[in-house]
Amino acid sequence: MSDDTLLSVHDLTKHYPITEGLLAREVGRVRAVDGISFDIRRGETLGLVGESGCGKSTAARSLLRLEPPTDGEIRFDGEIVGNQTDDERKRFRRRTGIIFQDPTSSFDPRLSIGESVAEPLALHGLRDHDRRRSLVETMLAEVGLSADDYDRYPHELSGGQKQRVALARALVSNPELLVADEPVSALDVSVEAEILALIERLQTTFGLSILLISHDMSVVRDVCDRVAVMYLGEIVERGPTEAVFADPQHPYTRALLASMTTPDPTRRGERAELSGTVPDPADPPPGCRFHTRCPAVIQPPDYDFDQQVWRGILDLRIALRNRTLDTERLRTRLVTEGDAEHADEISGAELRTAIRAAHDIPDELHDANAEQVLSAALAEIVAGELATAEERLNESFATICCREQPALEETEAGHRAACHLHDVGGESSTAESVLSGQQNG
Ligand SMILES: Nc1ncnc2c1ncn2[C@@H]1O[C@H](COP(=O)(O)OP(=O)(O)OP(=O)(O)O)[C@@H](O)[C@H]1O
Repeated sequence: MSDDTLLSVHDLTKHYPITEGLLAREVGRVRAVDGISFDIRRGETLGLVGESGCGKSTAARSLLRLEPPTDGEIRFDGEIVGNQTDDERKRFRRRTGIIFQDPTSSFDPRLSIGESVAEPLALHGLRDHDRRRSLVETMLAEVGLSADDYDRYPHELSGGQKQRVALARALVSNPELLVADEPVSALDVSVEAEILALIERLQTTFGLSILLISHDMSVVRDVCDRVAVMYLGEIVERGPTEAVFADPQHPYTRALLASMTTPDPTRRGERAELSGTVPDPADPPPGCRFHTRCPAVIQPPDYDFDQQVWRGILDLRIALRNRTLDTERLRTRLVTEGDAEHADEISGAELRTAIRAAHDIPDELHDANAEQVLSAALAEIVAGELATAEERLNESFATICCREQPALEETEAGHRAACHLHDVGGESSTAESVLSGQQNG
């Protein structure tokens, strides 16, 4: 931690217990945030980016102690946040501010704009009404509103104006850290740029450090000095924004970047880099959490697959593991599509072909040894021996991605990523060729 570090987050963890029965017995845990670490320096903006459900908002609430973390250490200006006295806690609150995605729900509709913005001042003990009013009016001017707006009510304002008021309220007590949780995602595109520019201006005026949370890589690129990419409760890549955008080292970051290549929102993701959704954080996949969706997942060493075919085989393996391979449904579908009248008339060969097709696996693999393993597993699946098939695929087609959790480590590019591609026999050329294959594919 260097001298200019304002906030230091180490191994922050937030699990929500899943309970059952009258005695609220714990039967599981939602691992919303699972051991993340980062620093924010004075005057810098760190972007926390990832798809919906990756744990970004939970991380923000936990580090501000709006809810208690399960584990980890937070230091603000060198002091541990957590075991503070009431006064210290109050001081920490005054030195930090937060704005949320939906400015409408953050206001009490019965309070005027000015009263809302003045609330933190009253809370922090400023009793002089005139002084409060004068500070609020100055703050309203700072965010591009006017003193006359003091007596207006939230329903009279547009979404963009409300976000300006939210900023005024977050900054009125002169904090050093602002957490902006999806500050523009509920706003029209035309207003988005205005609010982002305002945040940047306020950062300079007030010398703020900012944690900007967004699912949108283009927002992060425009505003942040450094970026931390979050996936399923973990940080998978972290570094200066320019470096991460120029040379992303994690397949997830590459996929997020690929989905923003077109400015037309209706065509985003057309390159289908990122299929599926974020898995359930109550039951995260073993090994690398991204392996269930990763386009660059590492192949087993003794076989030679086309990368997309390997992805399909792994999907089949995962479907067996998750018990989601529904052969009965496939049989029924074949009946509706074909000549057979009953599901039991569907031959094993037809079903095997259908399973391959459902996972984009060709009718025959070009690697004869791999084909032998797959054929045997498919025969077992058709015979209803799913556990045996799963074991066969696991043993023959083993990959480190399903087995071991990668650490967030320095890469050749000079910033950190948590991906086994960077430690395959220490050969960074392997990582480079596979990752660039993903980018070009
Ligand atoms: N109070 C809670 N109890 C149980 N699970 C929760 C709670 N709050 C959040 N979660 C779960 O934790 C995971 C992370 O949620 P979180 O809102 O932090 O993600 P996010 O990346 O900010 O996504 P979004 O942008 O959609 O809010 C989700 O699966 C969510 O359902």
